[in-house]
Amino acid sequence: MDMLLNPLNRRHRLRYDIPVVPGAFPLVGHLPAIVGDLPRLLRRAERTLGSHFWLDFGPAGQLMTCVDPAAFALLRHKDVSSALIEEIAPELLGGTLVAQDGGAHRQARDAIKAAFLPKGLTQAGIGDLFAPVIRARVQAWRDRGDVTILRETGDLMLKLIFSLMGIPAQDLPGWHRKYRQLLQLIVAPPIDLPGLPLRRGRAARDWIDAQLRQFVRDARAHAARTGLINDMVSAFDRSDDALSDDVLVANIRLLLLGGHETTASTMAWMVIELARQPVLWDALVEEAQRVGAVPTRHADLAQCPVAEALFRETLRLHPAVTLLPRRALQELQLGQRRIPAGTHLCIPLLHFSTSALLHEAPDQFRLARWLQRTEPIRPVDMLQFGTGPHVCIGYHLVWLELVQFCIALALTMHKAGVRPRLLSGVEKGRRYYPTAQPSMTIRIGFS
Ligand code: HEM
Repeated sequence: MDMLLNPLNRRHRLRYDIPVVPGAFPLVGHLPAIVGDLPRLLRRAERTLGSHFWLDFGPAGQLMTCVDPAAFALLRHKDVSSALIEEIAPELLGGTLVAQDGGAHRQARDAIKAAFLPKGLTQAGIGDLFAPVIRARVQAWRDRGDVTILRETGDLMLKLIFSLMGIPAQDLPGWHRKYRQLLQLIVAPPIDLPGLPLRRGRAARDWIDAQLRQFVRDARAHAARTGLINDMVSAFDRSDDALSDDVLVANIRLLLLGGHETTASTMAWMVIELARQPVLWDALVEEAQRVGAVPTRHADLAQCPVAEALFRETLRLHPAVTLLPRRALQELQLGQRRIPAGTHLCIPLLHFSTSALLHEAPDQFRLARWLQRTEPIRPVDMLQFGTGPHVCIGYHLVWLELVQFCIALALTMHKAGVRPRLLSGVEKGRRYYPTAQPSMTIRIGFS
């Protein structure tokens, strides 16, 4: 099937001497092709126009996209700003650290990051908190015999992330509803009328923020609440220039958002790959039987190299965050070109993650790339999490929860004498933007 591009827009144009990809539609630009077929769009643009080209993101405007791996280094460049993220998604990401630069970013990040490092996660007992939740969920899958995988991993991740925040189990259904309404802000048209997504999404955000504000007050009053919020509140209160509760609340909301769909998508892809490649499943079962139980501490993860390789290779082939937007604050050299100050940039993580310049046989799923390597993991090996000052805060948490999940799945299913099997096609219905995910309809059987 051909890509969703506008057949009436075939003219080749230049903007600041850089080609504009033909085929944009009025209002939505290239978004239909970006959402449905990003890898092919990027490859075609590179083949026909070279390494630098403009893509039109509809309401977010045109972003100069560079598929030269040199663009990855922009994420560390002092003259490149993240503020464009707030302009693209003001309702959801406004006032959060992912859209800030320099001192403001550092201050907010420093107050949060310790809780997400292996030591912080171990001290807060996060692995022990997650293991029973994950085990119960995969046991339910075994009993049901087949599942719609992305819906299931989405639900499981929401449960994990809420338990991380210390949200009591009886409050989960209410949170669930509000969280789904909050997500409508991603696609809401800018019309603020009763009953429309913008109004509903804002109301949900206000409800969530009010609850989080109460959590913060409880944590200060040393109420009996577990989870990472306590650690973050005390780190915030210890920071030199005390940060306002509004900043803390916006960033806790960012953690809910950042840790949910990304990990749910990766978890679903893992199950899909295990179902369609029996040798992967066999290798995982062998490892799970050897370790015998779901690991709960970071120190135990070294015992699970197959599960770790599965996590890394799944993310390499199916990165959940495909593109990162930035703005050039000064004129920059990028590959062979000068980029004017003020240019809006798009850094295509997806393209690098599957690039032949960085990986041998990039389209093949190979655990051996990770199992046989002798050198430590470099920034480019985990580029799916970004790099530089904004590199993902959740990296160690994702690693822990995905290894826990793999081992729990293998132990549970193997004990019941069943294995995952793909019950539907994989290629149709994939999405690549704003985050990437497999089709909502893919079913996995356990038999
Ligand atoms: C497979 C799962 C995940 C992927 C692929 C992923 C990917 C990313 C990427 C690419 C960035 C960089 C954004 C940028 O440079 O603009 C990022 C930032 C971030 N991630 Fe993740 N993420 C994942 C899971 C998580 C989890 C579980 C959490 C927390 C619970 C989290 C919290 C954050 C936060 C707070 C930032 C902003 C950091 C900053 O701006 O300093 N992420 N993530």
